[in-house]
Amino acid sequence: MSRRLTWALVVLATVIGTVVPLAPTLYVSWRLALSAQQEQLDAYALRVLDHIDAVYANAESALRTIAATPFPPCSPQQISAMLQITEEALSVVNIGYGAGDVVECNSWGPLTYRLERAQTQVEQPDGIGLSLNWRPTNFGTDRALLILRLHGYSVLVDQRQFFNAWETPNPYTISGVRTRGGLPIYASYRDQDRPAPPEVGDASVEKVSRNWAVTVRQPRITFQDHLQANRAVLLPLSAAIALLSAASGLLVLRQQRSPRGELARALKNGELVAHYQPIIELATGRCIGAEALVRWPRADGSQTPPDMFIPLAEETGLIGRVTDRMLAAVVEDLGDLLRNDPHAHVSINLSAADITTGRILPVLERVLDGSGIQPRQIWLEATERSFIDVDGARTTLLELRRRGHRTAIDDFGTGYSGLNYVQNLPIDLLKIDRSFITAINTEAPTRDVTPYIIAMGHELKLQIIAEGVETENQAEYLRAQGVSFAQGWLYSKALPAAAFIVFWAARRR
Ligand SMILES: Nc1nc2c(ncn2[C@@H]2O[C@H](COP(=O)(O)O[C@H]3[C@@H](O)[C@H](n4cnc5c(=O)[nH]c(N)nc54)O[C@@H]3COP(=O)(O)O)[C@@H](O)[C@H]2O)c(=O)[nH]1
Repeated sequence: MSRRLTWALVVLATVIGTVVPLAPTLYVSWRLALSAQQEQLDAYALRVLDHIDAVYANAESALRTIAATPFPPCSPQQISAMLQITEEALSVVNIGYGAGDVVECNSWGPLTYRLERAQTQVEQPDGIGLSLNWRPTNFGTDRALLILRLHGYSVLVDQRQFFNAWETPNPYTISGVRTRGGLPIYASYRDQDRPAPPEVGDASVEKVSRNWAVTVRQPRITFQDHLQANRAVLLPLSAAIALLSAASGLLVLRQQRSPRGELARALKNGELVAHYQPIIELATGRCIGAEALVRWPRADGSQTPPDMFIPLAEETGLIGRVTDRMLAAVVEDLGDLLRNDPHAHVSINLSAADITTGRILPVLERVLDGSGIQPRQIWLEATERSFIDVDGARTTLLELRRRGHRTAIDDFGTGYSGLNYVQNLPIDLLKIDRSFITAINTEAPTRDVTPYIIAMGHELKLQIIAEGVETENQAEYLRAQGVSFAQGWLYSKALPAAAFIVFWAARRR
């Protein structure tokens, strides 16, 4: 992978790794902020309504008090009581009296000019009549007054009190105060005091009490506002997540580029292929089958030798997947050949884990089931290391034999197996390691071991395969010693499937 591509992947992983966890978190926290805003607005509307009710209750109490006094209307005692109540009741700006259409006196004394009484707009069930937004023509003010009326008495309330913002700075707006019947009141007649109705996108709440309804509003928190408000937390958080994503991206890349990562990827992508080394019957020279040997061709045309990656696969637990891949390759590559010739076979190398755990048994069953290939056509080779756990190995070997597979000890002579050891295992074939074949007819110190190993195989009634046969001389020797089969460069190197099929056709005649 090129450096540029590597870095592009790291950047992509960083962006995705940052955005994916951050975006939903931000969205959820924004939704939470919106519901918190709605709750605060709700609480604020209730406080405003409480305040309005208190202002009104104060005026109502003043009205009922003056209406209940025993003095004759507009008498000096009555006017004095009106003044006293006006001064004591916080909401009340004046109290008047008029039995007919005009006001006869108020808290300041008898009226010397003609003042018409305001029309009652709301008759309440409790007997109190209301006039809203009254603007006295001769008061020289733009204020709007609320008048509460009972038995000729009128209590005047400055409507601004309904809108008093007693908490400053106040982030909310009172966008309407109405009677329960829906008639609006104004803070004053100044334009800027006109209540602003809620706009599209505003958060707003309406609360209703016995006499009044109030609406409060506030521009709804936008996603952008939310980001802006939380940037002190968000920036370091995003940086931390981005760093973490970048680090994990690099880690993943490094793991993928590790030898184990590369092998795992090759297995996943089906890059490992099988080549087939012919196995020859020494007596006739006919090809009786092949050993499947794994090959890992690389993109640059080179091959990674099995000696390099098989030990790695064994150490890292990938060897089972290599075995499975080989088995699948045999069925794909040589399925027709095996179905057409029931005497042909292919040998597969098993790992120690395949044998001792018995893992290979269900795999073989699954792969061969319905394939038309007989179990006796699949030979299984395992090195002496696989038989260290004798009991586990014996159980697996017995089951393989029961199904009809043939089993071989591979690289025989290089391990520690003695005669006793081998004779106690249900094995069919013994495969002599190449080093003992190379020693034939040479001065090598191991040259004397070769006839001993062959004799041992005969003694155990095992068929013998010689591997690494490179010369006619070696073949002649092995034939004379009664060795059944041979494989080696004398006959052929391991071949791709198509080439092996050609070799097979020529060597079966
Ligand atoms: N568990 C698995 N092990 C496997 C698998 N495929 C291979 N292997 C093991 O890897 C080791 C190296 O294998 P390879 O490089 O394929 O070498 C094999 C032959 O090519 C080589 N050979 C065969 N004839 C000759 C010869 O005449 N001269 C010569 N110099 N080399 C020759 O020997 C190897 C065969 O080994 P063996 O299995 O012992 O018969 C090797 O240990 C393989 O076992 C796999 O799929 N699974």
